[in-house]
Amino acid sequence: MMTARSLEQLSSIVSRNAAALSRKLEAQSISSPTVRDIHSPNLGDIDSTAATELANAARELQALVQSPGEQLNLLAFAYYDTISIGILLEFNIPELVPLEGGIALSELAEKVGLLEDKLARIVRYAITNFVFHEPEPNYIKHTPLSAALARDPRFATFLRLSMVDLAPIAVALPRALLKWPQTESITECAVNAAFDTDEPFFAWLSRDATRQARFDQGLAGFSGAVAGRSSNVDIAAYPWGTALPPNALVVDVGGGSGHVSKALAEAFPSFRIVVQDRPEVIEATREASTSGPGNVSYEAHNFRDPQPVIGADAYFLRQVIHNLADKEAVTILQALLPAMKPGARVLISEYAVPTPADLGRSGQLLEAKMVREMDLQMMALLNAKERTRDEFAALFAAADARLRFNAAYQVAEDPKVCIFEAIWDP
Ligand SMILES: C[S@@+](CC[C@H](N)C(=O)[O-])C[C@H]1O[C@@H](n2cnc3c(N)ncnc32)[C@H](O)[C@@H]1O
Repeated sequence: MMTARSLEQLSSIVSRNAAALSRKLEAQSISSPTVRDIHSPNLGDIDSTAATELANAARELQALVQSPGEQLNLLAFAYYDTISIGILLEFNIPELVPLEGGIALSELAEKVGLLEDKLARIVRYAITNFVFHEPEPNYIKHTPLSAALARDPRFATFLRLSMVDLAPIAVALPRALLKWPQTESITECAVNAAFDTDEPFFAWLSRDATRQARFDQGLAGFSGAVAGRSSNVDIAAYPWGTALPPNALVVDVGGGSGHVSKALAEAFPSFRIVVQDRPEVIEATREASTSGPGNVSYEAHNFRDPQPVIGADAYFLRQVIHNLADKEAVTILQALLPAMKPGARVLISEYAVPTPADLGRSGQLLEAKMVREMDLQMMALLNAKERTRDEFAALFAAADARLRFNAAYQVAEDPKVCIFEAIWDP
């Protein structure tokens, strides 16, 4: 369990790490940033350990000093944190505010076609979360958070998907649990309760081409530089160049728009990579990608059917297994086995759920929260889950005793992401 720290311990962690960050800023002649400064580097890039420890301690400090009533009231309305940003994105507001200078609320209201009073109230709510600021009455300017929404449209698409398309599903989770308390069925999820549909999430998603496109682009955006988990982490975490031969054949099963495969193909031009996904995703990807590395090809394949690419060096499943309940995950792994040659790898790239022992280490609370958010998302969309390292090992063992769990690979820059490697050892 996480150890609870006293007021004195927490404040000293905050001041110690703040001092360490200040010293590093000074050494690099960077002036100390504020939450309004859109041109300074992230403090996490200056010293990630100090920034992480400080953020975790500050969060615990807030929980310690605020009354339960104050905290629960903030939590009770936290959906407006989500919804306010969703509205900003729905109306392209971050892009309409110039990065340099700013804009009068009246001019912005005219551009977006909303009543100025409503727009001002929505923006002023977002300001309480450091998204925009109002340096003078009725005039708004960017902060680092609002600027990130404007600077990275793919990340903004991911957030828009999450905050507008998927939020109603999250809200229906209590209803779904009351209706189907004991289920693991893929058609008895919050998505089914929210939209009164009998279809599984991915079928429901593809009923609407715009929604499907937003999902595919959003996932690529989630893997971008400022977002949740960078594709670079997948490239850096696994020893692709030494574990696999120079001309390795890699299959990206459920690879979506192929954004990770493209990054892998660029890093290893002698690899051949096949991206597999549902026919509608592959078709949309082929239409959208006019250019891209020549060593990536695309193939429609249902991952429940036997794997058609025989004898690949690695079968890579990124953010695929977390979409599946245990029984289904085992079936999908088993569908790979007839195609595998001895020594071939199954590589599963997912968040690793921290164990209670991990949570005892300081600096884990915010990270655990992110993993747990994704875990509840999987429950709501697909009755699926995020897993611990031991749970992944158990999935490999349940698929086949000859699928030997070999190692788990992580990088310090994003320790919540893990590549779990199993080797086919018949
Ligand atoms: C969460 S996404 C992950 C995409 C990509 N690997 C990534 O990390 O961004 C899961 C992917 O599995 C695909 N998928 C779902 N059901 C599938 C099936 N039966 N056969 C093949 N792919 C499927 C979805 O279309 C989606 O692209």
